[in-house]
Amino acid sequence: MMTKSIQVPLNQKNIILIGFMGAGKTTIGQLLAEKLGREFLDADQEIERRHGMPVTEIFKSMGEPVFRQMEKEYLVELCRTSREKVVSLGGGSFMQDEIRNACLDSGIVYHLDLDWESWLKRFEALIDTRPILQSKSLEEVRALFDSRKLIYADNHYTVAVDQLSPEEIAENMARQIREGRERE
Ligand SMILES: Nc1ncnc2c1ncn2[C@@H]1O[C@H](COP(=O)(O)OP(=O)(O)OP(=O)(O)O)[C@@H](O)[C@H]1O
Ligand SMILES: O=C(O)C1=C[C@@H](O)[C@@H](O)[C@H](O)C1
Ligand SMILES: [Mg+2]
Repeated sequence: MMTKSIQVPLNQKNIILIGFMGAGKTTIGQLLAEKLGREFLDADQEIERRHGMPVTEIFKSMGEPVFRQMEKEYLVELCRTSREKVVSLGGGSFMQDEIRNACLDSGIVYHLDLDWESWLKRFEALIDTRPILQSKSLEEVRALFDSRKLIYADNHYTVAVDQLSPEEIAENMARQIREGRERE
């Protein structure tokens, strides 16, 4: 099915953060929204609020396909109706064509990119709250990391997040966005 292109003026576009689990989308998105004076929305947190349970519980009691459907409904509608927000996606959101197309079409998409070695240092902090990691061997997680990187490559800007703190990354992004606005 052909989806209609969403025409949004550049300065009203949502800033959308994508990237692998633990890249820092939620942490950096929150900081960036504060710096830009924009409202912050996090896909996982909004789904948890709407459905009254943590993502891990949704996976356990209803299964991943139900979660993916919730994710799609929430994000496609958000792209259609919301403006001037900072939006952090879940790590798997961008794998769905409809979500990816809606985000690229209506928003400015930033890929928070980190290498495998840096990501491994965060693994322990993630495992309890990321059901996708719980059922996989490290080799399988690595394969997922590599395959998803190819999909995240479809973005407007890539930001390396290996070497800097969330505060520094958010500050750099905010500066770039403000400078871009001045040139418009
Ligand atoms: N630049 C950074 N340097 C060091 N630690 C970081 C950095 N960014 C995030 N973290 C830490 O990594 C963990 C995961 O961060 P966060 O929850 O923001 O990731 P996420 O991309 O939103 O993940 P998910 O896709 O699962 O929602 C947190 O403990 C956070 O404090
Ligand atoms: O990478 C993923 O597939 C996921 C990442 C998290 O943000 C959550 O959306 C959920 O745990 C699935
Ligand atoms: Mg997150």
